[in-house]
Parts: sequence; structure tokens; C-alpha cells
Amino acid sequence: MRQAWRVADVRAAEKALMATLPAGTLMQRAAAGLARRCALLLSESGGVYGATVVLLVGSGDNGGDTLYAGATLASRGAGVRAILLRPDRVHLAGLAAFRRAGGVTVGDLPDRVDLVVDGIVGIGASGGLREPAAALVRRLPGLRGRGGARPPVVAVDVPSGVAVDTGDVPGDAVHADITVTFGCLKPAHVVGAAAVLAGHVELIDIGLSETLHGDPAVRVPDAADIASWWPRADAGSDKYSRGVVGIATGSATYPGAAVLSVTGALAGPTGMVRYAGSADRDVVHRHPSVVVAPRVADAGRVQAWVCGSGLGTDDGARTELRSVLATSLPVLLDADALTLLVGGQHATDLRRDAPLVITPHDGEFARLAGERPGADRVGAACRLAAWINAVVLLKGDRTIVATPSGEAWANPTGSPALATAGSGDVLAGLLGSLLAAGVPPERAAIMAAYVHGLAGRRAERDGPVTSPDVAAALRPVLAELL
Ligand SMILES: NC(=O)C1=CN([C@@H]2O[C@H](COP(=O)(O)OP(=O)(O)OC[C@H]3O[C@@H](n4cnc5c(N)ncnc54)[C@H](OP(=O)(O)O)[C@@H]3O)[C@@H](O)[C@H]2O)[C@@H](O)CC1
Ligand SMILES: Nc1ncnc2c1ncn2[C@@H]1O[C@H](COP(=O)(O)OP(=O)(O)O)[C@@H](O)[C@H]1O
Repeated sequence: MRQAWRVADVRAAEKALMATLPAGTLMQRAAAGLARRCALLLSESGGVYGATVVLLVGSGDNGGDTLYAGATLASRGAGVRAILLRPDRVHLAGLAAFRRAGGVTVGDLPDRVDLVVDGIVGIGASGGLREPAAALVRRLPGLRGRGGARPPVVAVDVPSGVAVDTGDVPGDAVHADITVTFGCLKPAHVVGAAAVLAGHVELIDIGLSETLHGDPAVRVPDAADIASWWPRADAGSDKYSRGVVGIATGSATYPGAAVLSVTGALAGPTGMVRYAGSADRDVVHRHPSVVVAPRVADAGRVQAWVCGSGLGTDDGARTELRSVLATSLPVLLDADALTLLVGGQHATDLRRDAPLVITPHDGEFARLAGERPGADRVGAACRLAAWINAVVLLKGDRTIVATPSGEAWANPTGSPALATAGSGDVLAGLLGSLLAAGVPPERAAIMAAYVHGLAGRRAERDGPVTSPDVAAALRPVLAELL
């Protein structure tokens, strides 16, 4: 698991650590790690000696890191040119070291560039990138280096132009190939559009873990977490002890939603899937192992319910929603079930002790919360989770999982190929199976999003992706993961 920390916490930890060290130690550690990464990148593409490196240097310590790293590269024979965005407020010691090593300052981007280092602004950024930095950043995609190729861009700490605590990108911003960050990850590395602009993120240890306390802003699961949390059958298992998941999705109008959510559930860890609804014939035809009933009330015992996708929003759908919410079981609500919640007719049904998970996309989120998630997706998901007292899985690129107590996770897997009709139904079924197997709701949401994201990536290897492809990819993905 990785963790990302807010700027205020990073600042406090840096201050506490700096108090125990000679002045400038942390910047030297940061700059050394940054120079090492830049040198490696240049070595892979023709060598450090003779390469042309451009530093974009802002007025704070982010620029200081960049100048010291530039000095190291210059001392190894690179031609390093620094553009100072605020010459009157540059990091003076950094600039002196840079000049001593043979670095030169220039007024504009050179014709040929082999590496760009973005040190315009780091965690001290406020608001969108200002001019003249913004104009410079807009020109970066037009640069050419060795062999006419676009030169790699290394961002220092964070890509300049992103909102560090939210991952929002309010305007022009650097699109980095690599971001070299120091001490710990920040939210912009793992959520929102900023995470895409950060490219590959490399963390340099500057000793910050000694003084970094409290709760991270966002957690990011890895494959080992998912594998270790996944329930497994053992010699004593039977189909009931593994959990039975109930699926109340689809309708005569939308039988596909039922089939897709059931397919997702069948890939999960439960020993049995029960389906309740009017798409029963389609479900049994596709999946003979599924036990079907016309309504939730007739379905028999389950350990968790999935309700919503393709259910419709008529009175019959409302009855089914009421039936699942009246149980004392974990419930996942998606799609039409979320629409039915709007207007408050189910407010009393929602007052329940058993876990509730909701899986809105941005439109459904807006219907429930009264506004779209906006720039701070993690904050928005946490607020809705607290308000509705449910685990919220906010779909999208880097899906967010938030708990009522304010814990947030960002899913690192996935692909835009998942933006295809019915792929959310597959996710809901898988998540429901994890709930029925006894996995705590926030973990079930994180695990389902992770595996669903891997399935999307696997499916796209074979060309354009449909939701049945995502469902079909779940089992091979799990075979590799577990
Ligand atoms: N502390 C430590 O121990 C360590 C810190 N380290 C490094 O320090 C970095 C933080 O340095 P920092 O605090 O000096 O802030 P920084 O990111 O350079 O930006 C401040 C300057 O940017 C400007 N500016 C702001 N917004 C802007 C905008 N939208 N558009 C344009 N300009 C904007 C702002 O100008 P102003 O608003 O004042 O006019 C101000 O002058 C951190 O990311 C890491 O790299 C490492 O060495 C490890 C140890
Ligand atoms: N741009 C994107 N990048 C990555 N994943 C995405 C993107 N857009 C959507 N997704 C994922 O695709 C799925 C779509 O779900 P949903 O909107 O409920 O579709 P449907 O209702 O058709 O099943 C979600 O898991 C979501 O996280």
C-alpha cells in the first residue's frame, strides 16, 4: 500500500525533520536523488556528457532543488541551461552552485533540448500556473531533441500547474514523463487529472517517515494488498460458507444488466449467486449455476445484496429496493437504485446498521449530492460518504473509495476502455460477491475496483472493449493475481 499526504502535513514533517539536521540537508538529499534520476534518463538516451538540459526554475525551493541537480549534471559534462522565471527571487545558493559547475542562465528555450527539468513550482503552488510560466509550459510539447524526438520532461516534486492537495488541473500544466518526488507522495500523484500529468512517479527517501504522523489523505492499494485480502476457499468450505450473493438488477427492458452483474458476481469469491428479478430466463440461459427467483422477497438466504443496474425506476423497482434495504445484510446500490434514492422517499429505508456501498459515476453523484464532484474528488466522495453513512465508490479514472469516517483510497488500475456501457454492472456484481464473502465494505470496494481495472487493461489488449470482455477478463486476471 502507498500513502499520499497533504501539503500541510508534509510541511509539518519537513519542519520537524529540518530541526534535527544541518541547514540545507533536505534540499541536498532531494537534489541528489533528482540528479541521479535525470542522469539515468540521459544515459539511456545517448549519455549525460554533451546532452542539452533545460531547467525551468521558479522562485521557491522547488527551483532550488532544480538548480542544485542542474549543477550535478553540468559537472558531469551536460550543457545545462536555466530559465529563471523570477531572476529577482531565485534560490541564490542554488544559482551560485549551478554557475560554479558551469551552468548558464538563458532567456528562452534552446532549439535543441534533450531533457527538460520542471522546477517552476512544487508544493508551494497556489492557484493555476501564472504567466510567464504558463506560456513556457505551453511550448514544451513543440520541443525536439536527439534524433528529432520529443525530449523527456522530469517534474520536480509535482508537475507545475497542478493543485497538489486535490489532483485538480485548473489550467496550463506540465505533462511530465517522470515526476521525482521527495519524502512521500502527495494527492496530486495519485488522484485526478494531475496523476496523469505526473507520469511515472519516483519517490526519493529524504528521511521524512521519521516525522510524518497522522492520517494520509489518500491510500493506494497494490497487488499484494488485494491478493492478501482476497477470501479463498479451503478444505472445509462449502458453497454456503463461502457466501451467497443476491443480485437484484436488470429487468425485462434491460436483461443485459442482469447478465453482466451476475457474470461479475460469478467471478468473485462466493459459493453461490442468486438472482431476483424479471430477467431470470436470460440469466439462467447464460449461467445455469445461478438460482433465480422473480423477486427479492422470494429469493432465499443470501449474505449481501446488489441492487440497481437496469432495474428501472417504477414502483416495482422501488419495492425491490425497499426489500433489500429492509434486510440486515450488506447492500450495494448502483445506477437506477441511486436514482430512486433522490427525492428522499427512501430516507427511512436508509437508516440501517448494516453496511451500505454506493457506486455512483459523476452524474449519479450529482443527483445524490446536488452538485458534481468538482475539483476535489476525494473531498467530495468523503463528504457524500459521511452524509449518507455509506462507503462511496466514485467511478472514473482513478476511482475513489471513501468511507463515512473520511478514509479515502485511489484505485491505481483501470483504463479509459472501461468507459463502455455495462462495465459498471460487472463491477457491482464483483463487489457484491466480496461483500457476501464477508469482506468489509471499504475493502470490498477497493478490491473490486482494482481487479475490474486490471480486467479493463487485459481486455483492451485484444482490441476495442465491450463490457462482456471486461467480465470475461476477470477470471484470468484473478488467476494471475491470487
Ligand atoms: N521544505 C523542505 O524541507 C523541502 C522542500 N523541498 C522542495 O521545496 C519545494 C517547496 O518549496 P517552496 O515552499 O519554496 O515553494 P515552491 O513550490 O518552490 O513555490 C513557491 C514559489 O512559487 C511561486 N508560485 C506559487 N504559485 C504559483 C503559480 N500558480 N504560478 C507561478 N508561480 C507560483 C510563489 O511565488 P509568489 O506566489 O510568492 O509570487 C513562490 O515564490 C518542494 O516542492 C520541494 O521541491 C525539497 O528540497 C525537500 C525539502
Ligand atoms: N475515463 C475513464 N478511465 C478509466 N475508467 C473509467 C473511465 N470512465 C469510466 N471508467 C470506469 O468504467 C466504469 C463505468 O461504469 P458506469 O458508468 O456505471 O457504466 P454502466 O452504467 O454503463 O455500467 C466504472 O468502473 C468507471 O470507473
